[in-house]
Amino acid sequence: MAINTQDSTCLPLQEKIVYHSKTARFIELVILSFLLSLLVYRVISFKDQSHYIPWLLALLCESWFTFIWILSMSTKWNQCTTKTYPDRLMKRANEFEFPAVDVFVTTADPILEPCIITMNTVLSLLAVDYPAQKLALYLSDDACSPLTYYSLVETTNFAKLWVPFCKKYNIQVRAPFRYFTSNSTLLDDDSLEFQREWKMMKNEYDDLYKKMELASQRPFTCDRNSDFADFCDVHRSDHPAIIKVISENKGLPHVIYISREKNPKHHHYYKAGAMNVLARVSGIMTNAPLMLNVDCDMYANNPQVFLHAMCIIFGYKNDQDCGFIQVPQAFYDGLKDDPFGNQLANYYYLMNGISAIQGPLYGGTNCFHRRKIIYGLSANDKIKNGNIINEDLHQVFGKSFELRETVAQIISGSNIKIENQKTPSSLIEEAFYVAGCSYEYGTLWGKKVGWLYGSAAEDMLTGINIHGRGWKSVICSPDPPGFLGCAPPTYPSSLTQQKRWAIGLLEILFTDKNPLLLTIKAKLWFRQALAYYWICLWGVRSIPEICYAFLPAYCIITGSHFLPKINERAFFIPVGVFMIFNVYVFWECKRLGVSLRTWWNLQRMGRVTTMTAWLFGFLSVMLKLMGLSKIVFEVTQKEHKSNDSDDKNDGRFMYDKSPVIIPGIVVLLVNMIALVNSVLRLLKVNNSEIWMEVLGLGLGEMFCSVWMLLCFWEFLKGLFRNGKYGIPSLTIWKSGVLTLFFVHVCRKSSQPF
Ligand SMILES: O=c1ccn([C@@H]2O[C@H](COP(=O)(O)OP(=O)(O)O[C@H]3O[C@H](CO)[C@@H](O)[C@H](O)[C@H]3O)[C@@H](O)[C@H]2O)c(=O)[nH]1
Ligand SMILES: [Mn+2]
Repeated sequence: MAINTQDSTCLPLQEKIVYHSKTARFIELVILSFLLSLLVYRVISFKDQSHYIPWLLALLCESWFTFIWILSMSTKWNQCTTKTYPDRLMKRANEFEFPAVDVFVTTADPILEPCIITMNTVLSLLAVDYPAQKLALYLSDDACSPLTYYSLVETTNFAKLWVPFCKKYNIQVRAPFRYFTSNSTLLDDDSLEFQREWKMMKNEYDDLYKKMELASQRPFTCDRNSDFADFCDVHRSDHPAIIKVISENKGLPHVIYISREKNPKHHHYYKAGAMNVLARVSGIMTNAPLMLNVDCDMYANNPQVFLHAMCIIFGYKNDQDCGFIQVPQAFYDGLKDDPFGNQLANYYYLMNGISAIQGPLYGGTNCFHRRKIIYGLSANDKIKNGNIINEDLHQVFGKSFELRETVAQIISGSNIKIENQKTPSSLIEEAFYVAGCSYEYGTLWGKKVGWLYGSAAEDMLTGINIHGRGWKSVICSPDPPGFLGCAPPTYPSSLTQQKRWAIGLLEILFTDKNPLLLTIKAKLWFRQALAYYWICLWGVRSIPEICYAFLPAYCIITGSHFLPKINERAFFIPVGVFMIFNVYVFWECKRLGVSLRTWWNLQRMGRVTTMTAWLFGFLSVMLKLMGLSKIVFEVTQKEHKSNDSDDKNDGRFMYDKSPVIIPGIVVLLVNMIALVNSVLRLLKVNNSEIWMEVLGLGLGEMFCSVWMLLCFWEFLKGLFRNGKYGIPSLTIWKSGVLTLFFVHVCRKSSQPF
């Protein structure tokens, strides 16, 4: 895919900018030296302790924190961004030289993922600035919902008006629900023609919206003579494949609906399974060399995002340098100050850091993949058409002859021209075949090719495998952001998401795609492996964190210590780590332009999430490894806010019956009991000198308990609230029992034997 863009006289299409902040590096090193001195201090003062247990535990936890800190430092050491220049591309390249792109949208549940959101994503993608004949949009519906199919048909009809309108007036936001917001009005200096068309589009969109609303409210009635006959008597987890070409060659990209075959006897591998069906069906129908995949809520926010990606595709001489192009995840209408800490702002520097190593991690959405890489090619594979033996492909890609033909074209790089291809609808028979649930048996789908199975974070697993095969990846962050999605709108949905991530990431360490293995045996870069460890260890981090959260309470109750006393010189070490670390994180937030409140929420939710969702993630993986339970992919809820709803309770914590928050409540209660304990003890002392002494000795521990109290403040409020904003009483009871048990154990262990 090289057009004449490498000419040295030309300005580049893309620039990779690697930089670093001296201040950040300096502070990180200071924190590291504090952490190391803390460890040294622990070791040398070990023998002076009267209570070994807390000291040893603290040493272990802090060693772990230091290890994680080193991983994070290594990851952030250099920062990288990519600047792209679509204007230069447009001047130099002819539209017909652009590669074709197959666009995949996945949806799995019309309730958790309201159709109107998915359809806006579809509309934004159909309307991007890219030659329509080079695009095909595939919507995978794992719910097999007639509502989704109906919505897609209606949406495609609406797109015939919407897309020309967007292109004619160069509309910037092409997802109508974001374009027609309550504060978008016409301006006086808009031309009359525009005003007329704008009003017409708004009416048409309102109609579309109402149609979907109505359809979602009435039950589906089966009419065997209609277009919906395929949806009669189907169950979402047991039905034949349904594939419908909704539009082809109509000046729009092709629009194709797919609901892959499901059968309770066959594992369907959730999203990864859906992606593999998409890869195969699109391979048969359009076989574009590039594929973009987005979650159903990630609409294209920047109409030029494809052109930005093409700047990178054309801008690199070697495909090896851009195996895939990841556009960062960003969110629209996020709750103010990110109360649940799920808008990912805090990963900015990590992500840009990884981008400066082997390239950004594949995040599951907003990613342009090369089909040949998804088909398993390594960075240095050179394959000519003649070398490909159809029999070998059989073992890898399965029985479909047509599919193997298209695969051969892709891996030999001979399919750039798609002009003389057949229409998608003429290939539908074969598409049904490859969308069947037994197609993958005896093939390497999910093992070596396609999206890999074995982790609830199929994205990370697939991405690390690509890096392991020697490809680099590139970050593409256009302004305005390329895609915007919906961050989990409520606390329970955020917990679900965090738990699944912790599970999926940890699962990777128990596969043959473990970062260390891939560095030794394959071509994963060492520092990239460290970055993967930083993220894959999320679940494991819950264990030291929760131990550390119990330590202050344990010490106060048992009258022991895990921190240096205030009159010791070493006292300044933990104080130093604590202060500098928090100032550092705050400074990072400042540089990103987020509020003080957001900083607090992120830091607090960091503790809360680790000790709740990630802990459960960790336990789930342990149970799975012991063969005691299975992992399911729980879809996170997406919310469509209508323009006039302005819920004042947004951002308040809601609770459901899930036990995930129990460890958090226990941490809270235990630390509260400890604080009450120490206050009572102080009250009993009436000599002020001894008072100061007692206070001084346990000050560090008391401060830690107060800090935990502040971090879990929302739970404290939840204990006293009713309804959906209150923690269910059963959860409270269970936590109470565990708390008493803990306090009892503390008391026992402090009594002399
Ligand atoms: O059986 C399934 C389950 C999910 N999905 C789709 O997968 C996407 C992601 O699901 P979502 O619940 O939104 O997960 P998030 O936690 O928001 O997603 C992040 O994390 C996932 C891995 O855990 C990645 O797959 C996603 O791309 C990434 O955005 C959605 O489009 C779903 O419709 C399916 O198609 N089939
Ligand atoms: Mn999502």
